Amino acid sequence: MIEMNRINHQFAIGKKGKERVIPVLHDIDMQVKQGEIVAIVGRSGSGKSTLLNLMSGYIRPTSGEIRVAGQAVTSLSEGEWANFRLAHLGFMFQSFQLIPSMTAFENAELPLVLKGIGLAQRKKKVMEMLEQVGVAEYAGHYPGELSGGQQQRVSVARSLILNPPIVLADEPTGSLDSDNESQLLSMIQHLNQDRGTTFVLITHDEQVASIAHRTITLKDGRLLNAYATGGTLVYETH
Ligand SMILES: Nc1ncnc2c1ncn2[C@@H]1O[C@H](COP(=O)(O)OP(=O)(O)OP(=O)(O)O)[C@@H](O)[C@H]1O
Repeated sequence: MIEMNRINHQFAIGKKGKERVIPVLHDIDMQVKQGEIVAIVGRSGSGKSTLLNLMSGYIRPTSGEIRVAGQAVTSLSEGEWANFRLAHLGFMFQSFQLIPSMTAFENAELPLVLKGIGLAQRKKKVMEMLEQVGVAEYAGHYPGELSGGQQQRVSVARSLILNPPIVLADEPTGSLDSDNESQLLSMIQHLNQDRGTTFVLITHDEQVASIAHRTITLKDGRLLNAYATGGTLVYETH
């Protein structure tokens, strides 16, 4: 479903002519299969968000190839990437990333608008989705009028409204209390079992990692793969 081949990534910082190169990812070879829940763990600064941003096309690798759902995405133009994202990817973030000037309904509706879906169908889909995540009664509320857990549910509704086959999540439970965290994790497990949705989750949280079929560890920008095998971890370095 997601394939990364010999990915290297470096950032250039500083003024033009005086740039300094920061190498962040080195020789990443990895695959995520359809229907897997994969957790990416590693210390702060090890390159987890960079890896996820590469999968989502928000940044391009310095070298190497990325395939998502069979498509060599590294060669897509910005416009093609945007369409590809709408068709294949959903996103969850720690900070929810809701638009403050839009109601819960409008935030959840956004991907449908971008996809050009008509008003009647949008209304039906959004209300079904808000119902499913338990915030239908807050459809007319702005993010500032919602609790953290409610905002997260609206954000999840927006992530899932186009029924994406792959969801990329960066610390999705980072701002949630333990009740809301458990509910989100069980929703992820249900989606995975019922619809076969593939999840890649960056996390520092053991409870989140515990729902993953496989955990990938990044250390200083390199993969240190840890496969769960009946409770024992077997490490495989690249
Ligand atoms: N846009 C950028 N420009 C320059 N350096 C960057 C940029 N984004 C990330 N970095 C650097 O790349 C390294 C990896 O960052 P990244 O955010 O991928 O780590 P992370 O493992 O997700 O960390 P955390 O757990 O703290 O979120 C860090 O040293 C960071 O400073």
